Amino acid sequence: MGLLVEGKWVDQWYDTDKSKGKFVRGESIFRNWIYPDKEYDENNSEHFPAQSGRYHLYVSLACPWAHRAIVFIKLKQLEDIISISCVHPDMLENGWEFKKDEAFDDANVAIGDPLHHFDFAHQLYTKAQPDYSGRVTVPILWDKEKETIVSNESADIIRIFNRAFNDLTGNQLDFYPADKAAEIDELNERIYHTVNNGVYKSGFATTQTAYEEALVPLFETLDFLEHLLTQRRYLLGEEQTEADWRLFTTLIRFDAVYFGHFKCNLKRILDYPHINAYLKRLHDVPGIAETINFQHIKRHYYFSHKTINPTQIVPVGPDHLFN
Ligand SMILES: N[C@@H](CCC(=O)N[C@@H](CS)C(=O)NCC(=O)O)C(=O)O
Repeated sequence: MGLLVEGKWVDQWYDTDKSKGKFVRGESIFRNWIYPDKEYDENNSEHFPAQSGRYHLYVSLACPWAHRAIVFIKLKQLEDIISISCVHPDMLENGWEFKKDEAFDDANVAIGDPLHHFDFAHQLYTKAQPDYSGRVTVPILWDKEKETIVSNESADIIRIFNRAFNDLTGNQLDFYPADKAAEIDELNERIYHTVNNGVYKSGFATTQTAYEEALVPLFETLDFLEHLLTQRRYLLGEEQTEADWRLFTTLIRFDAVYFGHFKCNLKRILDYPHINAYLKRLHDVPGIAETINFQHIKRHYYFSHKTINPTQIVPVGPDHLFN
């Protein structure tokens, strides 16, 4: 685990000394946007045009943020438009690596960098910006033409996928409809801070207080969602929206990893009947089950975070996971 400092890789764990033991997530810095052809402005250098075959998505199959982008590739039928590859699940002294390893072959997404044959994801960041300083995170949406990173922010990438390529795919499904945008944003905000990032704040806390300050609101939100889902099939009502899929990728990892490894252990998702049924409903959407790789998920967290799990033993259970 490390980061780039002015283009040089430095091996270093998260620094929580200045924040009273709290994990503070950095902001993503590549925040450019892809527009459908008719809206593309070639004079604005931060814009990119929606074109088939032009973009590549680098993911980790372990990572919940990257998983959001993979889900949207499926939901929006972008497989033939955007190519995809993944990193090895182990994230150690070199950060994310493209190391080939048959033991971790996935049926759908190959490990590697087919574009540059780089060994490390940090080489993509320095190719895009030679003096880049900051963490090297996935997902990374790469432009093959300008040889740069369009975006490394999953929240933006899924909104790009939601509409930019509609004319090319014919898929008009809208997971962020204008009339529900305010409600989606409001739910996203709570769920991001207390659940999506809440599990990390709990797991990476280095003081008892910081841990408990993350754990309490996490379970308050899960209790709130359990109640909400007694009346609704999805978070906003009868239709799936972006808010469901942003939550899904955290929920699917919860009992396998966050409950144990991140000490989010007041309850399992299995103990919330309505959330669990909702999770199964999302899991059963065609194409979604094949985006989930519990081997990568469990190995990544338990093997990579040596400060939390020094033996690097990967637990065998639980035995109630969906696939
Ligand atoms: N805000 C980013 C966060 C992405 C992120 O933190 N990804 C993790 C993997 S789960 C990562 O690559 N971490 C590497 C690091 O922090 O050094 C997003 O949503 O895309």
